[in-house]
Amino acid sequence: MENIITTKNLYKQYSNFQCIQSLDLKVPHGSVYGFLGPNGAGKTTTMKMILGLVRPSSGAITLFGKMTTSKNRLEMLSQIGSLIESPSYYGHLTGLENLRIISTLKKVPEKDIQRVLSIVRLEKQEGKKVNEYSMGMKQRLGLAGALLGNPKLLILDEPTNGLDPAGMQEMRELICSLPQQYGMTVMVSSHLLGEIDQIATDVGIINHGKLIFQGSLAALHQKSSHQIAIRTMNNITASKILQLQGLACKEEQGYLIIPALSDERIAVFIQDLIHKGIRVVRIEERNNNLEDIFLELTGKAGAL
Ligand SMILES: Nc1ncnc2c1ncn2[C@@H]1O[C@H](COP(=O)(O)OP(=O)(O)OP(=O)(O)O)[C@@H](O)[C@H]1O
Repeated sequence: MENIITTKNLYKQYSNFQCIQSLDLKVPHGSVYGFLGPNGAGKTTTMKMILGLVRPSSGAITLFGKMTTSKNRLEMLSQIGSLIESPSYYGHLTGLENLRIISTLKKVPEKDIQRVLSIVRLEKQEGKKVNEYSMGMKQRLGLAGALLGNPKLLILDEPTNGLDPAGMQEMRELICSLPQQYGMTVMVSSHLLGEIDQIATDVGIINHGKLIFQGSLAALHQKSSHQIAIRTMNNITASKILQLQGLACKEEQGYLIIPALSDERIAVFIQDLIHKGIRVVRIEERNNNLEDIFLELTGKAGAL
């Protein structure tokens, strides 16, 4: 089975608001699939549709190679762990007691509790009341609950929301370890480009309910346009010389930015600058980061 989740022509309409349109997702087996999009793009709604918590207006959802129907949904859900919005827990009970309740609901043997506590590194705090947990510990407890029963697929909605930088890093490391160590596929949503860049193997970018990119993280990076940054002792004259050569060039923080060209053409331009008495002090190659790529894809600044 190549894809763990496939959606075909998925739509969700809320009264007169088209929330999700023509969504064709492909979440590869063993991937960490980063589902990226600005607030309100439709990430939570999509995840809820996959989990059977929201009914699609139309379209099909295939999980583990089987089309979901009302008959097989429960069986499929038993193989999925999820953390949608903030985890729910009983604050006056301990972490262990909370996990006991989930294990009973999921019909998972109690011995699995120690395994998941150790994965999320909460063994030492299992006897503490959840009201006394930090935000990061609560989030890890939520993940532990999702991991009970060793699901094949984990669906996590913005799992680092509200965490401090150390908590975020810990959660990211945990997520990255799951496919390698436990053979899981993880679909994780975020509005943080840098976060997806750090953890995902595959990416789906959604904006206004439509998928605007889907593929490997490497393929996304390949979309990045390279640029050459040149710093000289006289950028004003240098920019005129480059423009006379027909080269589009803009100045940014003391550097002249030109499109990436072949080494040969760059060498010719630099030689020309030097011949005309311009002292060149820096030449650097620059890649657009994911934020630039997102802006290129959506054509919108400040979208995330
Ligand atoms: N039950 C509902 N009824 C009407 N509109 C809804 C409902 N649920 C979500 N929406 C709308 O659908 C759009 C997408 O919401 P959704 O929560 O899926 O986005 P999101 O990408 O998860 O955003 P966020 O990062 O803010 O959680 C929003 O405009 C939201 O207001």
